Amino acid sequence: MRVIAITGGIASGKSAVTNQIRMAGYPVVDADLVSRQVVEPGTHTLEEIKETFGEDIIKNGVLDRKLLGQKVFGNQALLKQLTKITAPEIQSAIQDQLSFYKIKGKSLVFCAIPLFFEQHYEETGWFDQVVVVSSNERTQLDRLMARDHLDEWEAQSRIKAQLPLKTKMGKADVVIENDGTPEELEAKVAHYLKEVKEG
Ligand SMILES: CC(C)(COP(=O)(O)OP(=O)(O)OC[C@H]1O[C@@H](n2cnc3c(N)ncnc32)[C@H](O)[C@@H]1O)[C@@H](O)C(=O)NCCC(=O)NCCS
Ligand SMILES: Nc1ncnc2c1ncn2[C@@H]1O[C@H](COP(=O)(O)OP(=O)(O)OP(=O)(O)O)[C@@H](O)[C@H]1O
Repeated sequence: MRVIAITGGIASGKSAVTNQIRMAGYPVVDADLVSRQVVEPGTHTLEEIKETFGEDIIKNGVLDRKLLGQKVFGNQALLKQLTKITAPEIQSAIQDQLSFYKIKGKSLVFCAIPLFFEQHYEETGWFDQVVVVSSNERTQLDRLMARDHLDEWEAQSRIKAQLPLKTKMGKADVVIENDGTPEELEAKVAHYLKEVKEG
């Protein structure tokens, strides 16, 4: 089974790319989705977050993601504490999903992991290729502010919580630039998928 990682900066367009890949019929493991599942009510991860960040972080038994985001983005030490709790759970759930697809006999699986390089997934040996979805800094900032209703400072603090996109691009096997229209992105992804299918 070939496994291809899709990563990039926050709001660089990974979801746009993985939605199209899913529509083309390929399985996609999604680390952002997994990161929500590992903190569902009743999990020990949620308990650990409560112990670390206080009772207020849970509203009606559910993690207040907006509040936690406001606390950790812009505060390196708190972000590190959160990641220490969540990252091992996320990694192990991703491994389980990849094993599931392998048992099912899938020949090609994609895996969207925003923090691929930050969490050193390249060292796992699970991936045959790493694709980085990129956009220029201004576009990334504008799209992030618009999508998540953030002011410029909040958006910058989220961007700065990750490795610079340029560094990620330097480590990629394939870069898909997403500075143009959605239609242009769609055409690039279709072209990329054709190559992957043939190769
Ligand atoms: C802080 C939280 C609660 C904010 O939730 P929210 O719903 O607002 O954002 P969401 O989870 O959709 O993430 C949006 C984007 O933020 C970026 N991001 C998320 N976590 C982190 C992190 N620890 N460090 C840097 N960037 C991050 C990613 O690019 C991600 O795609 C949430 O992001 C979280 O629990 N993060 C820790 C888990 C994690 O490491 N997730 C990344 C999976 S690789
Ligand atoms: N080519 C494009 N033209 C215009 N808007 C776009 C384009 N690509 C993505 N967007 C928009 O930019 C925002 C960010 O895109 P998307 O959600 O795909 O990024 P992401 O990399 O998955 O983000 P995250 O890291 O937060 O999960 C979304 O609102 C999306 O609709």
